[in-house]
Amino acid sequence: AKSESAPPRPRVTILATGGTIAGAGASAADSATYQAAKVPVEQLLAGVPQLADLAEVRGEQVFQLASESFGNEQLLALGRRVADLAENPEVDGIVITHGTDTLEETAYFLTLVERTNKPIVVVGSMRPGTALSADGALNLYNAVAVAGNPQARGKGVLVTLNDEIHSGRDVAKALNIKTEAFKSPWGPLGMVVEGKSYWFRLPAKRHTLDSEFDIRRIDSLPRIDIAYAYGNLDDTAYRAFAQAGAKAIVHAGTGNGSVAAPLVPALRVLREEGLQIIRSSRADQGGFVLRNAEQPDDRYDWVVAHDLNPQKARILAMVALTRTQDSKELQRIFWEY
Ligand SMILES: NC(=O)CC[C@H](N)C(=O)O
Repeated sequence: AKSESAPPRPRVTILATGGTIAGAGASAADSATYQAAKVPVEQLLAGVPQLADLAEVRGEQVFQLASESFGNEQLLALGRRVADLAENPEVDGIVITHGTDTLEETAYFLTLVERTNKPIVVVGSMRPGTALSADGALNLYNAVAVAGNPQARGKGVLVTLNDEIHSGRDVAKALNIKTEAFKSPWGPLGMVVEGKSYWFRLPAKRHTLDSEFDIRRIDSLPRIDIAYAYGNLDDTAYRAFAQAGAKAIVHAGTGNGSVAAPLVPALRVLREEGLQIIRSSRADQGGFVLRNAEQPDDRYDWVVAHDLNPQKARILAMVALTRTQDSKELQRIFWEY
């Protein structure tokens, strides 16, 4: 018998929500044609026995969904479950398996509302587990490695795919089909290779323990819609969203979040009626919208999303509007998170 016992393994809980990482195709050649959200969490974990070398893992099936079907109820339910686990002294880290389509929205939501410095890692895959060169098993292995690593504490919600560690705030699905689908405009935070993490950057924006938001204080999220800008645009979608009860509209604007001249009067009226107007950019991977550039935001009382893409701007605005209706406060929040 060994005289020394092995060091205790970190305890990592895996919350499974569906996606391609839980997908199954008819044949191994089906890398893009398959059904997402099929494989239960126990089977996912059993498929990667090497997880036991990294951590004491346990799995929980939270949903079984393709992530494009996530609604605000799912965000709130998942957020509350993560908070329960974060408060549990027997949990050292949390991994969330997730479809990749809206993974960036969930990761940003959690980074805003989870008041913990325990590692929270969101992970997905681009190919189902049944495919040749499936990427899910290694992505999951890397996610558990990061979630069990004390160095991952206090860095906000993280995302691991393709051997990279990204900030959940920055990362977005920039490509489909390809396994290098996730990009951060300001670069990844690090790499995870063979279960070892290598860090190069830290997030500069407020998150988790340093956030003023708390999932425990959020009962519901307001309706916020995104209107996509293009040539020949009119105000139909904006008015319809307002009619449907939107509290804010994120304008996914061209370039610097520019607004077509014929649309400006309609957006000014909507603002006067109480909706927040948030200018973002449809330029993915580097949209950067500044106040009073392109449009006089001070005069119109509009808000700019700065570097957040439209879908992340929607998440931040939903969370912010649970605390304030003041456009100046909303703008402050957009600078700080
Ligand atoms: N690669 C994926 O995970 C995409 C599958 C599915 N559309 C989802 O987001 O859940």
